[in-house]
Amino acid sequence: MTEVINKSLRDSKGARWGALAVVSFTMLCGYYINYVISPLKPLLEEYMGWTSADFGVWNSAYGWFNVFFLMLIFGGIILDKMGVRFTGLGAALTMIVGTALQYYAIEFPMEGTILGFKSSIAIGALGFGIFGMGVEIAGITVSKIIVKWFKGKELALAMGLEMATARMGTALALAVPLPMAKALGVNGMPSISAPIMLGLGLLVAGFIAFLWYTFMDKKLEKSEGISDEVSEEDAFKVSDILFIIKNKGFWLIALLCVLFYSGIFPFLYYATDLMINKYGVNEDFAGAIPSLLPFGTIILTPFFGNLYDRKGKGATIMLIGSVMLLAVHSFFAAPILNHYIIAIVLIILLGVTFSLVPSAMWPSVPKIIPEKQLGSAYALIFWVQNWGLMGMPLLIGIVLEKYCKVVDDNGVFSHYDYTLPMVIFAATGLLAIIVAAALKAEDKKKGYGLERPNMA
Ligand SMILES: NCCCC[C@H](NC(=O)[C@@H](N)CCCCN)C(=O)O
Repeated sequence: MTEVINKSLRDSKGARWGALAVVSFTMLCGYYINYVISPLKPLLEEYMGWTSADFGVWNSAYGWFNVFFLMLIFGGIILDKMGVRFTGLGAALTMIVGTALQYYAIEFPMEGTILGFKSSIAIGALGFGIFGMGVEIAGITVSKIIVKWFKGKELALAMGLEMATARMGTALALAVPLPMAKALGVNGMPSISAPIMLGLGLLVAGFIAFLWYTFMDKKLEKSEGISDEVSEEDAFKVSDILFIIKNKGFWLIALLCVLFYSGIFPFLYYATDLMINKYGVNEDFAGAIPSLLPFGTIILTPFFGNLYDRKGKGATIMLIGSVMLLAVHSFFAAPILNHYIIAIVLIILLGVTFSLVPSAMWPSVPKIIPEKQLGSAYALIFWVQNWGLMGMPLLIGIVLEKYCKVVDDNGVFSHYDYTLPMVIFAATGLLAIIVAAALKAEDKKKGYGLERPNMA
């Protein structure tokens, strides 16, 4: 291998933080589309005749291609084989195609059914599934990019900042669509597709940003004397997958990931509806409360990441976050304490939880898996996680539809009782605690260094 004589571009603070900013923006655009229909649930039910189960199907479609067609695993293999530039551009384009389909399904509702689903739901869900494939592959690509620029430096802080930026997209998606759809409506009919059109525009901007990143990436490799993005020695081998799946630490991280994230992301799909149905918040403001969650994480994820970089204690941070997940969802489940102030406090605490675990989990993966297998490792973790991201919204949608409808004295639907769905979310917290404790013990046994700082 060529000896690196010149200073690597990684050593320039401006270059590495600049690269981070560009790829983080692409993720922000993706995360906006991820949640854009969540606050629109009441409008979709009122004006387009959706049921909670339709909403659940649409949101669960996020994981269809990733899980059943193993697209995430292929994505990881492509990433390790073809490199970050090719994979990232492909992923950004896939997000655009999927979102265009979602827009079409909402803007031009269709009659009839496809495979037993209402046609619009089937087409839109297909679009969301294609989008989900793109945003997940973009996620593993960006993780690998961050390791490429920040290994041995401020890795956890950089990952924290990337997640914080992406969460701004989530916050926008929770706060903007409902008022926007109402403001742009005509003759009392809200424009439900307008917030999706906004997302489509954002995704095109995200694609351009990633294109810009590819030039930065080339410059980085040139500065390190690398002419080929993927060297012979680094290219993907099937044995890499076997190496990863034989590692107990890997499985504990993957399990913690699916449990923890199943208690957060799918919850966000229903959070606006929870605010309306349990806390009696006005429809126009209901999205603003859950949007506080990503806002909190914008500051706290980099804060905890920086703490991990400098002081360590990664496994402990994940355990504390899991305990908080159980506590917060248990309070949401309690059929008392229905004042909206309680909801605000709980959402803020959930924001702390949602900063603790991710800030320590993702930078811990390179401590367990070598860099050349990182693309595949992140892809496998995302794959396991996608079972939860797919299954949980569907489960909650079905549970709401079947067991949680409350009717008034005349037998007319009055509201949803969210107790049972929130008990299900609390259960993810309980299981996450068990896995986080096992990970801490495994770290002690194997010496992965999860409790040690990332920076020398
Ligand atoms: N460098 C960290 C990357 C992971 C960030 C993590 N994203 C995921 O877990 C995705 N697989 C799922 C994202 C679903 C919502 N878009 C995160 O905490 O966002």
